[in-house]
Amino acid sequence: MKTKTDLAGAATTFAARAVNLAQCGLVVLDAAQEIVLWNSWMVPRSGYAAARVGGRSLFDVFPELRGSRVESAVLAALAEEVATAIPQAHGRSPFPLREAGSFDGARIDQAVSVTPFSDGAERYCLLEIRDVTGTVDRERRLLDHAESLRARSYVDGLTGIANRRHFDVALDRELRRAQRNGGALALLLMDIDSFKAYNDHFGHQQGDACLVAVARALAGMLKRPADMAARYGGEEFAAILPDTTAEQARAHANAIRAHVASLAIQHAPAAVRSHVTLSIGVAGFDRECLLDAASLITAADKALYAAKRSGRDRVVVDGDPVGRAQAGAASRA
Ligand SMILES: Nc1nc2c(ncn2[C@@H]2O[C@H](COP(=O)(O)OP(=O)(O)OP(=O)(O)O)[C@@H](O)[C@H]2O)c(=O)[nH]1
Repeated sequence: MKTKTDLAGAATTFAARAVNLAQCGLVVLDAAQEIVLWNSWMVPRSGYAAARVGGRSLFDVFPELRGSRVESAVLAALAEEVATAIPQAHGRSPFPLREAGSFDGARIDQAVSVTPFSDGAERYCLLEIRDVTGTVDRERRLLDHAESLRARSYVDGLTGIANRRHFDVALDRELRRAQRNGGALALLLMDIDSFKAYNDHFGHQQGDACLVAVARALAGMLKRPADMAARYGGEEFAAILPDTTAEQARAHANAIRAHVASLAIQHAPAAVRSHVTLSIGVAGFDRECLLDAASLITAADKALYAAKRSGRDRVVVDGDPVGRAQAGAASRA
């Protein structure tokens, strides 16, 4: 076994000078897990000079390593001559090492490898400890960036509510859930009435502001966590209402229609009303015929078209006779 004197003496050799220039921590343990080499890189990061740790067990110097992956790797190297690489996991770094000169700073992120070797009859293992803080930071930033891109790809850039892609995913998911549980599900398609006239009169920019106001009003009307408001296209919006029958959705759609009307956003002179209004088509999931997303959307779209054709500013539920839709609208007008 090497002694403290050996450690100091080794530093004068050519090889030891190279070891002390290495840009990573190099520690050699003998068969008794005692430290026989501790290079210069380790000193400022651990706060221990080579002379203080030479001849001591690594696990007495760093008791927290007991029971860790490093201890298992050291045992495997010394007992079975097995080499182990311990990459930086997302958890805590094994060695209490900090930036050189910073005693209370954050631990540096570490990748550790443990390699067995022999010198005559003596068995040793070499621990290499690399500072991978830069790589880990870069990886974290990339992950954050990817996450924010992913989140943005589901949000409509103008209104901030869910976009069409998000709507498609959510409708699929909710339909499958309704099919599985035998539950209800309603879809609302909403279109701002005479929006071309609004744009022509007030300009595209104010048109955008109107879309934002309507989107906010719509989102504010959906109270259940599983409800979803989405911008379906240009001036068209959609709402997915899980656990809601078509009749319940009719009442909800009328409340949305009334709420948007109550915003009293001035409309263009050429529009049906003096304020901005919505036409809404409603369809409910039905395991007989409206069992997939495409047929549910088509049914809601047909109902929306019927609402437009019968005068706008109204709600039509799939299957309504148009006369009933008109009567409903007349009673609200
Ligand atoms: N400002 C603005 N306008 C949009 C946007 N997307 C679509 N539009 C406009 O919305 C208008 C839709 O017009 P139409 O499809 O003719 O329908 P409409 O005038 O609303 O008439 P009805 O739907 O029949 O009541 C078009 O003028 C589009 O340019 C947008 O992002 N911003």
